[in-house]
Amino acid sequence: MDSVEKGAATTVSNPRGRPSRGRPPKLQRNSRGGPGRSVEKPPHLAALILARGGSKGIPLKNIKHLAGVPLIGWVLRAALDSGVFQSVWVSTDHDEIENVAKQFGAQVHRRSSEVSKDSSTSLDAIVEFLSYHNEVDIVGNIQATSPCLHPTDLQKVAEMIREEGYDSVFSVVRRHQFRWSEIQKGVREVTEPLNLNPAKRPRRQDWDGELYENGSFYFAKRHLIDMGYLQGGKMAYYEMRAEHSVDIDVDIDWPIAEQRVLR
Ligand SMILES: CC(=O)N[C@H]1[C@H]([C@H](O)[C@H](O)CO)O[C@](O)(C(=O)O)C[C@@H]1O
Repeated sequence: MDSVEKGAATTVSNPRGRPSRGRPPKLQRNSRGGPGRSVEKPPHLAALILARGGSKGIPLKNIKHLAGVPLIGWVLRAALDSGVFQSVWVSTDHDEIENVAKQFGAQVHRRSSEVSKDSSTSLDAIVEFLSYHNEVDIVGNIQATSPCLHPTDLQKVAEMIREEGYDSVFSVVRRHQFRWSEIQKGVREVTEPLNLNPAKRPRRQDWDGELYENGSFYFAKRHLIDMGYLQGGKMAYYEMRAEHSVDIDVDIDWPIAEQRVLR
């Protein structure tokens, strides 16, 4: 059940339409050529994995071996195997991560210390990357912490952006979890159900559940990123299977991720 669902939103104007200088991707479909017709270059879609050296929690997490492969290697393989990217990049401030990225066939953007702080956001690092790479029209920010990503997921997302006209697409997972309001420490407060009626608790099969970002990827066109958004414009989500939605955050996630990638 590899379901893909999309939610459309408002369209953002002013796409840039800048010329692209990249190599054509292996799997891209060319625009229709023919006598008297000029063949337009497809927009340049770049995969970008952000992997700074000073990751919190697990030291040098991005190149720690997961089932025998450095963590960034799993998503780099998926990105390269998908064949939909004109370029595949790792943005890093660390020599060892740079070496591993190159061994896996990625290009490396040496990011500045300005966007490599604990307080730096993904958007900061993506904006910096784009400022050095005028040729890139669309960024697919793939997070190394979700190593179960499949090339087919990336192919479907590339199609949504290139052929269905979405400005941004991000990955989600469906969960059936009942949520309750938090009671602050020291505050006498009664909790409230946030997404259920306790008098009529739905069974899983009678409830569609809710969509959560699973942190696997965020694709966005340059004009959106220029405006400070990774999600916006004509926007859609891409639903991933629960078993592929691993998000390594803390140490205890590591063995779970290891089992999942080997399945
Ligand atoms: C694109 C983006 O914002 N990525 C951010 C992710 C996602 O918010 C999370 O993976 C969603 O599940 O969270 C972090 O890893 C985190 O909080 O440590 C920071 C990172 O910059």
